[in-house]
Amino acid sequence: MNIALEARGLTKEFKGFVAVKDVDLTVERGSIHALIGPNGAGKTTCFNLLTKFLQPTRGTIIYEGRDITKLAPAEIAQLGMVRSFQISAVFPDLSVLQNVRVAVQRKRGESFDFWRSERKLSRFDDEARRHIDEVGLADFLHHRAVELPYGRKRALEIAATLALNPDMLLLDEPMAGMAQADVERISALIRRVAQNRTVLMVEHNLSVVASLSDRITVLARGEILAEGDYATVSRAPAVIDAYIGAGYE
Ligand SMILES: Nc1ncnc2c1ncn2[C@@H]1O[C@H](COP(=O)(O)OP(=O)(O)OP(=O)(O)O)[C@@H](O)[C@H]1O
Repeated sequence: MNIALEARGLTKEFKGFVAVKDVDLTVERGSIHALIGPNGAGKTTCFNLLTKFLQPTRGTIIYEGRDITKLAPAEIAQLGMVRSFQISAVFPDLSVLQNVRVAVQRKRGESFDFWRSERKLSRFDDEARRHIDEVGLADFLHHRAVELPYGRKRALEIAATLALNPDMLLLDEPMAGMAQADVERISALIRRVAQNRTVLMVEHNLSVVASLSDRITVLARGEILAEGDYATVSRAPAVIDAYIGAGYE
């Protein structure tokens, strides 16, 4: 198998409470992989471990053959593994174009100087516009981020993330708080950006998970309950029990 990301024995304890326990996870390169589970299952903790926002108590994380267990989020971003939605700063008063341009500039290792003249910054425009086109925001180029409807704002965050040239995108609940029309638009967008990238997402919306994911890992009480495609995991008795036990219908 063509592996992008692998965790072995991943464990996180908070003062004796084991939030993630011995998780072995393999994410295939080029796939869309979802991490699901009832409330409190350990998804966010697991995601924070994989993206290096938390340090594991035990276990190893390998990205593209390289041990990243001890690296910082900025270091793994340099390696091509980028987390969206939480670190991707979108500046409310900057336009769509300006926001993505800042991200392009940042990737090229230049400092964040807002006071640079527009003329100097315009050399980043072509690349910024490509990312903006990719997420379907070409008609919103000069809108300020704060004026964008919620779903478009998320698309802007993805554009800013794409500017960092990720081979792997980690999405934390991309559909949270979205209206149905936005859910469809962002689903299509994730499918599009995943054509030549690997995607790992934590997502509560099971119909989105069903339609987008190649592979799903179900967590409950910090442990892996089941893994496979949606048809397989949704039929697994342990998964049904865990969701029903947690009050899901
Ligand atoms: N910093 C922390 N200190 C102590 N316990 C924590 C901490 N972070 C998470 N936990 C506990 O670990 C368990 C897993 O939490 P986590 O947020 O990872 O679950 P989740 O699957 O993302 O849940 P949800 O779907 O509700 O967001 C929970 O019981 C939570 O209370």
